Amino acid sequence: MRLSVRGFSLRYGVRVAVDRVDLQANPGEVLAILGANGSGKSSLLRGLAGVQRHAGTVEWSGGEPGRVGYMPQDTSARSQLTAFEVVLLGRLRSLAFKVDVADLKAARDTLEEVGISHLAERPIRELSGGQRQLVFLAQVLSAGPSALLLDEPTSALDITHQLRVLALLRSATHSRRLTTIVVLHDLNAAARFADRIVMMHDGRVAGHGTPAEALTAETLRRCYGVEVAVFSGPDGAPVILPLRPCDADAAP
Ligand SMILES: Nc1ncnc2c1ncn2[C@@H]1O[C@H](COP(=O)(O)OP(=O)(O)OP(=O)(O)O)[C@@H](O)[C@H]1O
Repeated sequence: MRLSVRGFSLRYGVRVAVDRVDLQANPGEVLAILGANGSGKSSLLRGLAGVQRHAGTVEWSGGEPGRVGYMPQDTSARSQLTAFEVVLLGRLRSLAFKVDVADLKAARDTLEEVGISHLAERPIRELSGGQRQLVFLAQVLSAGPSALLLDEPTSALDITHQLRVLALLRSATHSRRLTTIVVLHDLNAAARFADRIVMMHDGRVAGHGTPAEALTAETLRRCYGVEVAVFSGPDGAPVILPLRPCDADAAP
């Protein structure tokens, strides 16, 4: 599904969190949303997912709107459900849900794909933060979405799981022609795994383009207030080395 967003604004009372954002996301493409804390990334994603009221137009074309999978930032869970049951819930399409063999298989396959089959029978409330994050990612994927809206899906993961999950998202996006929008804080991960980047600053789009176009020292200084060095990595993607906050008194 192609996503076209025009004049998107979102406010909490008088506080403007997202201010007249335009963006496009295409099937087969990972779009990373980056920006400093409070720049409006989660608010934008919540609006796109339809869980927060907003102004402006959000158009999904070329697919069923019901096929948009949303994973919020907060994956805390107090339920007694097992990881398998949580993933199976991703298959729920109506209140008259009947579990059939295809649903069970899809849930099992997704647990395997995400590398957490060994957690299947564990109650979700007893899992670690990173394990829970993987379970909720599997829940979203098990639904067979055409589009993914993922809010910091790797924030609690160790480096191995970060690499695995981002590689999985990238390959699934390309091979299944998903439209994937992912909020990330890790600039280097975004540089390697995203096809395009939108940089948010104070609720607005402050830069966009390929990783090399969007992740310039100038844009990062403006958006994060930090001096960085930008190198070219082994696979050609930019590598960002944060040096010091712009307001630091003296360089170390
Ligand atoms: N429920 C809320 N009520 C009032 N203001 C809110 C609410 N949620 C977010 N905000 C404000 O909206 C702005 C954008 O917040 P948002 O959570 O979208 O930022 P973010 O870029 O996702 O930040 P982070 O990187 O810290 O997750 C911030 O100024 C924040 O304080």
